[in-house]
Amino acid sequence: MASSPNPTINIGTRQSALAQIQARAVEASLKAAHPDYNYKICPVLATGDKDKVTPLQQLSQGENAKSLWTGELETMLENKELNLIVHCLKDMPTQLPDHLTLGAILEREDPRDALIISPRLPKETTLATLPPDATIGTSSVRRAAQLRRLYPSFKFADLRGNIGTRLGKLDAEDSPFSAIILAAAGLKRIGWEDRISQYLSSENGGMLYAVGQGALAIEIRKDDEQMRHILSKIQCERTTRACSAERALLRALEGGCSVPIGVETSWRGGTGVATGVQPAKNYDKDGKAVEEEGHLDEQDLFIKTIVVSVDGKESVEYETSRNVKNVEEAETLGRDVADVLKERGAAAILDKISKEKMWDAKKKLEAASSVK
Ligand SMILES: NCc1[nH]cc(CCC(=O)O)c1CC(=O)O
Repeated sequence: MASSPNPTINIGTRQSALAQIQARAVEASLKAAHPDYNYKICPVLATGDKDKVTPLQQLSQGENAKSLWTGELETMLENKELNLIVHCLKDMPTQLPDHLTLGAILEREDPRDALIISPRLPKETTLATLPPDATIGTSSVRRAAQLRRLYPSFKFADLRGNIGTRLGKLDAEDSPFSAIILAAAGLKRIGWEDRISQYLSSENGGMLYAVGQGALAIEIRKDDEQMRHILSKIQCERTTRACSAERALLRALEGGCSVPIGVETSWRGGTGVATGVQPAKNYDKDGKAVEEEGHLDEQDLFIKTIVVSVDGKESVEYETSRNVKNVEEAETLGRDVADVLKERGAAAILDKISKEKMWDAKKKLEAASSVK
């Protein structure tokens, strides 16, 4: 690639509107950092996007569990048809295929979950003011479990599809949903931030977000030193360390995306909370948020965590902070947090979930063989 005058970097992405917006944002940062290359965005249809009927939890069981959203793209990356893939970090398994790796994690958008209210209810409605028997649309075990814990009377119904589809189902006249939960990051990137009625966080009840939520990640071939070097200019050190801690925690708890674990990470030094991971907590005279400067190595990484049983009846919480100077230290923090959580009861909660999953899989097998 280096020898040709205008080499082209092929950027792989899923086909959804949001995925393509994200790919274009990465292309723009790369263009700014490396104007001498040509860039081409290559949208690819993923298995998970083709099948919109099977409940996610079932789709994500078994052998192909981890390649549902990324399988086709990863094959193309391995075949060198692509130079990199843009992903939502949240969608990436903690174990990647042998020859592939994360080449960069980019600056995090707002990582919080957001409450979107049905147009039949007042826009100012919050979790606390929803009718007690409200039906919430979400296919996320993590979101449902945390909400069941906080609001045991809510009902939950599966809601799949890309952001536009989900909002369409919420807004439909015969919609069963009073509200849905979406990641604020996706809504902001696609320009529908105005639909957000409430941001959910540890500050209003204790809804924590998914590991890696709000951050974009770039997957490359492990041996592609040149791409690693190119990406080093657009990565975000703060986000990389925070998300490395989160992912090490998830890996240690041995979870896929279906484990009800929530996290909240932030950097704190001298005077306040730094951005890049969480919205700034410092404001100037005009009420504008100010980023705290200061050297990253002198700040502490704060991490709040919760593991919840699927029915929301049992939960374990833990928070701590530590000075984290690099990715290795971040991963150690994540693993240490996992140990504490396990000791305090998360192991029992997770055991029960995996036993139930095995039971479900067994029943499905039996049902399938009795049909034949
Ligand atoms: N599971 C789908 C998914 N993967 C990443 C995001 C949001 C954007 C992000 O986290 O960067 C979403 C949608 C959602 O959870 O509302």
